Amino acid sequence: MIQLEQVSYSYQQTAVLKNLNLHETEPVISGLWGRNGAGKTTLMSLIAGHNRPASGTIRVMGQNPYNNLKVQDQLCYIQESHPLGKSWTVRDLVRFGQYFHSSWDQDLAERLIEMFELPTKKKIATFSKGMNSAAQMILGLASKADVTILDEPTNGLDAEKRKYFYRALLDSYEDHPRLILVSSHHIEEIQPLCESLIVLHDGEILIHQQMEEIREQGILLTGSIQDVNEVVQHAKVLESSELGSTLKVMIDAPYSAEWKELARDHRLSIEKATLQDYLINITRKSEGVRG
Ligand SMILES: Nc1ncnc2c1ncn2[C@@H]1O[C@H](COP(=O)(O)OP(=O)(O)OP(=O)(O)O)[C@@H](O)[C@H]1O
Repeated sequence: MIQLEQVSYSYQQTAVLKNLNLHETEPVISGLWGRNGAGKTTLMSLIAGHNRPASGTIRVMGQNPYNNLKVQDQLCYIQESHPLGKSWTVRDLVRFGQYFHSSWDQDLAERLIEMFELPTKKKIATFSKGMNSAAQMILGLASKADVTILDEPTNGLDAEKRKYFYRALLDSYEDHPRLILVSSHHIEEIQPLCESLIVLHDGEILIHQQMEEIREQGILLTGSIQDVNEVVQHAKVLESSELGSTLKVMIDAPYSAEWKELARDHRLSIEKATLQDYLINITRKSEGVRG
């Protein structure tokens, strides 16, 4: 569905993506996570054909997406601030979607308009941030494009509307499985939706793994300084903090039966680190990058 080989991209002289390889051959909802400035939007815009890589090749549904209208029917890219016409209403947006996407799902578009309580006659330019995101999401989901790219789709949505969006995304995917690449800083919220996770760091793909595997990574161990140090001597410590005679560490290891047993044998308390804390730690600039 998408295939990137040795893709590099720079703004002026600054390299943002470096020899990046990425293959998705089956329908999947894939999360894209990275710190601010990691290159997520740049990567998405390259896949969507809005920019051309400095080197390397990109294929979307077997074709080069750059300036390629033939690919656009099978591709829907919703940017963080999608450039919609200034005088557009939701009805204009729906007409645009119908015109550009042959698999457009009008019933779904109508259901989403109702679900997000969007006024259909008001100009989208006058919408609040959350309403604007909801309008864009209608385009993203109802297009049913084989390759759907959503950049921070929940920006500005309140907690209840974000839940609606996650439900709508899953329903739409189950109804029509396709590649949905969704970037978000709300990793804890999107992780139940995503089958795989891509982590961008320093212009490279640090992780591209099944979500069920990656969400098991990262353990917090707490106990006496001596006991903790003894247990983690061969492990990769991502973070540590001391309070009096107590030491708490995060290690880069799976939350497994073996670690639970080891912790119990050494009188340590053990808990699973949140995925967000784990990702923050492995993407620290100076340390902690996985080999
Ligand atoms: N038009 C541009 N001109 C120059 N540099 C740019 C431009 N767009 C992005 N960059 C730089 O490229 C890098 C990657 O930016 P990008 O927007 O792709 O990151 P991101 O992961 O989407 O970030 P965020 O999470 O903050 O949205 C950043 O260092 C950014 O400053």
